Amino acid sequence: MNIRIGNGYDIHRLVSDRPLILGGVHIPHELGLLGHSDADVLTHAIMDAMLGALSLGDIGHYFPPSDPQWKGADSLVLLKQVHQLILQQGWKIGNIDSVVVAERPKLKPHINSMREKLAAVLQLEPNQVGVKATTNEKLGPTGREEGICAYAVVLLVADD
Ligand SMILES: Nc1ccn([C@@H]2O[C@H](COP(=O)(O)O)[C@@H](O)[C@H]2O)c(=O)n1
Ligand SMILES: C[C@@]1(CO)OP(=O)(O)OP(=O)(O)OC[C@H]1O
Repeated sequence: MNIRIGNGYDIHRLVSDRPLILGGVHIPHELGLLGHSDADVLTHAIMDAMLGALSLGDIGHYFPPSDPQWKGADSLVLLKQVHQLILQQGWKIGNIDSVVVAERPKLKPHINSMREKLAAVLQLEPNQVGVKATTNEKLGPTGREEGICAYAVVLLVADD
């Protein structure tokens, strides 16, 4: 069996008048993430990890922020496309692990919904999709609630 590993990171600014979408789940909060797409940092980090595992570049290469086609894009739709790319190359996902860094809101009540949504798009079992949350102990841009960031690691597997 062949294995490849990739990691991804993304950060978006918190602003008013935007929805907060993480892992495809709309989370009630007075602030949301700013971006050309729906600014779903968690899904973006996971896509970059999937692409990185196969040295296929990053999401900006496939979905340029300058392209009006991706304005307001649902990141789960983009995730499905990145997954197709991985499958076409003969790989499948072994497991994903990720962490969202957010001072607020409390994400714990939403973690399982995120895992289930991501798993459904990626044709995985929820136990193959780890999503964790941490504050940044009020330190730095995430700690000051200027933004939310996410980190992801993806293991890809393929038969010989
Ligand atoms: N936005 C967040 C941040 C954290 N959690 C949960 O709280 C636990 C403690 O967080 P610390 O940053 O103080 O270590 C963490 O392990 C998460 O379970 C959360 O739900 N939402
Ligand atoms: C998916 C894209 C599409 O514009 O989303 P953005 O909201 O621009 O977010 P960013 O993580 O800055 O860059 C990735 C883009 O490709």
